Amino acid sequence: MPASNESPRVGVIMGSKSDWPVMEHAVGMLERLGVPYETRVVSAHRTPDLLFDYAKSAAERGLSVIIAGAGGAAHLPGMVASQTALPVLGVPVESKALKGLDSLLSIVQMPGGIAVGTLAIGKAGATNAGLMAAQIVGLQDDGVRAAVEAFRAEQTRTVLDNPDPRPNP
Ligand SMILES: Nc1c(C(=O)O)ncn1[C@@H]1O[C@H](COP(=O)(O)O)[C@@H](O)[C@H]1O
Repeated sequence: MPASNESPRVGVIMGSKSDWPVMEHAVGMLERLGVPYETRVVSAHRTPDLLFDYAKSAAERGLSVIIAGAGGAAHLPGMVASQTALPVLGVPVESKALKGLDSLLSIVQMPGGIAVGTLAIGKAGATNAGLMAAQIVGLQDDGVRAAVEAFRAEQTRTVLDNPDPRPNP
């Protein structure tokens, strides 16, 4: 469920329900930073008409950013980017056969002229996609920008307060 009743600013889509354990980390970050979002399974391969409708209507529905996660032949982020001028952040989901290298290369190697911002494979990439989407929304939303700054400051404090790397010093 979205973080609030406000209309969604970020669309979090993924090629399959099976991507959720990774993509929930993007959603977790958006919730933490108070960014309204929506989630949906959309597949370039399995639901091409839905993909076109979703991407073409995204801006007029009020979205500012789309996060698209997919694994294997991960065409979803690039195809979404081809149908909207909104920024698209691609998250390579780890695949069983090739451990996400296939997903990464499918997403990152876009032809010049259609941009996808590609994040790291898996959980860290999904987390950072949520963070980067919040940073983009924060360009026009002071509350979200303040939440991003507070998150970053807390992260720095946590590291500085725990300088000893040993598990049980
Ligand atoms: N890469 C894509 C696309 C797409 O790019 O449109 N649609 C589904 N998939 C991916 O197929 C993988 C296996 O999906 P299933 O687990 O449903 O078989 C998922 O990681 C999904 O993102």
